[in-house]
Amino acid sequence: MKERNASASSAEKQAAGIAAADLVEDGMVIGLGTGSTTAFAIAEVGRRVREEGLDVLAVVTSYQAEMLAIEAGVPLTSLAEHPVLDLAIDGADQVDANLNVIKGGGAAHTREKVVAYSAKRFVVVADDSKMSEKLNHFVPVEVLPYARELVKKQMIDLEGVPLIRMASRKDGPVITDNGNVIMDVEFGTIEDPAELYQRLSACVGVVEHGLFLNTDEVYVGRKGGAVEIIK
Ligand SMILES: O=C(CO)[C@H](O)[C@H](O)COP(=O)(O)O
Repeated sequence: MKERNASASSAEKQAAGIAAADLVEDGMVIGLGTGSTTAFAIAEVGRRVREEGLDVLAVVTSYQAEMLAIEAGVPLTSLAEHPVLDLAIDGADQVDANLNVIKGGGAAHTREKVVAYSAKRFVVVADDSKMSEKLNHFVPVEVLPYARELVKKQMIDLEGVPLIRMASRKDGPVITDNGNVIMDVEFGTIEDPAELYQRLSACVGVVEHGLFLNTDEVYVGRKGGAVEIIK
């Protein structure tokens, strides 16, 4: 199973995050994702609010995003008040050649998916280590704890290899912002992301999985600081 990529250059992530933050316009209501790449976008939106008087409201996808947005001075709102977002910016664990995306490395993909699918435009920010011809990263699956054995069986029936994600600075499993556990499921190379998407969505006890098929653009931070926009 692939580990979370901690070695990717933060300069590439920063370049992608800052470029995507430039898409935010006065009067927009935006979604702010989770992770180290999106953190740069949140910081840049905050800088624009403070220094340029940018008029924006944001919906966050996690406690992490909330803390960063408050620290950066980005005014917050909720999906209950603003159910349609102009733009959502979020990171990715892997992106394939057709812009299918796997998310959930930060265990936040359930709220991230709600926000992404509430947005008119969903922009992914990533360093170039995330780009792959085909998806072959494990798929994070948020699971109702009560249903974990049933979900494990359904994952094996789908020819996946499920592993409950364990916490590193707490004994026991990672508990999500929604009070659930995460199963990281290895499927090898995913030849048909749309089919797997439907099959995972149909599993009883699955709260949400990390396949996202609605990405409009990817801002890729390349070595040397250039940002490539892939549509
Ligand atoms: O899906 C996510 C959190 O659930 C993140 O966006 C994804 O893991 C990418 O993180 P990073 O930008 O730190 O590499």
